[in-house]
Amino acid sequence: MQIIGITGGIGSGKTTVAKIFSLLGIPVYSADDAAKEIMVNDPLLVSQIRDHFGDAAYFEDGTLNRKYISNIVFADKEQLAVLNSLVHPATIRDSEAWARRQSSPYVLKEAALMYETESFHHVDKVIVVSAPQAMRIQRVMKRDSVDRNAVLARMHKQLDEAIKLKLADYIIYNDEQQMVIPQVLSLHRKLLEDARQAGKNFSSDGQA
Ligand SMILES: CC(C)(COP(=O)(O)OP(=O)(O)OC[C@H]1O[C@@H](n2cnc3c(N)ncnc32)[C@H](O)[C@@H]1O)[C@@H](O)C(=O)NCCC(=O)NCCS
Ligand SMILES: Nc1ncnc2c1ncn2[C@@H]1O[C@H](COP(=O)(O)OP(=O)(O)OP(=O)(O)O)[C@@H](O)[C@H]1O
Repeated sequence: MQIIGITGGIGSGKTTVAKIFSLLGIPVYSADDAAKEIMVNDPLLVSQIRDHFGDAAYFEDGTLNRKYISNIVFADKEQLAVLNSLVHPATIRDSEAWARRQSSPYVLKEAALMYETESFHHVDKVIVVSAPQAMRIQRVMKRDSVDRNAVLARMHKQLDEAIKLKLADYIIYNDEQQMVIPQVLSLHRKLLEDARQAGKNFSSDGQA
């Protein structure tokens, strides 16, 4: 089975695009959602986060105090590196276990930080969702009811879109000029065909 990564800068629309693949029957793993779940449910990770960021990192009911953590990590790159070094390896392990449980010609792994972390070594190909920066800022301000500076703080912790586009195997333009659904359908057909070919090669020579 092929594991296809899908990434893009904050507000590019990767979750929206991943949902279209999901409607086509493709299993989608969200690294962001999984990270949030593991940060609450994995006892080792919870104690590491408490040890480093203090008990205020969690509310009394055990849920994550995201505002508290995001105020720390998006203002200080060393603190963000610590958080990432705790959360990302656990998320990669979880996604690999998830992929082994799926039976589909290919699956999607959605991650905001595919190229910034080890994630991209664990997928076969990467789709980058692209949108102009000003549009991405407006979308996130509206979606999360936050100000421009809060969006910029996250954006500046991510790789430039231009670099992601150079590294991409496939690009989907979600710039409200080009239609997204036809781009997804055409890529879906190609990925199914690639998976079919990979399956044929596997059965004829016994190697993946
Ligand atoms: C820091 C946290 C608590 C902030 O939560 P908050 O609700 O304010 O933001 P949310 O999670 O919705 O993230 C919004 C967007 O910020 C960006 N972002 C999130 N985490 C990071 C990060 N570690 N580095 C850079 N950008 C990030 C992404 O584009 C993301 O989609 C949360 O993002 C978190 O737990 N991050 C660590 C897990 C992680 O790295 N997730 C990203 C991909 S696996
Ligand atoms: N083509 C589009 N037209 C209008 N709105 C869009 C379009 N694509 C995405 N959006 C909206 O923009 C916002 C950001 O999209 P989405 O959440 O999919 O981005 P994302 O890349 O997953 O962001 P993040 O990195 O913050 O998780 C959402 O509110 C979504 O509904």
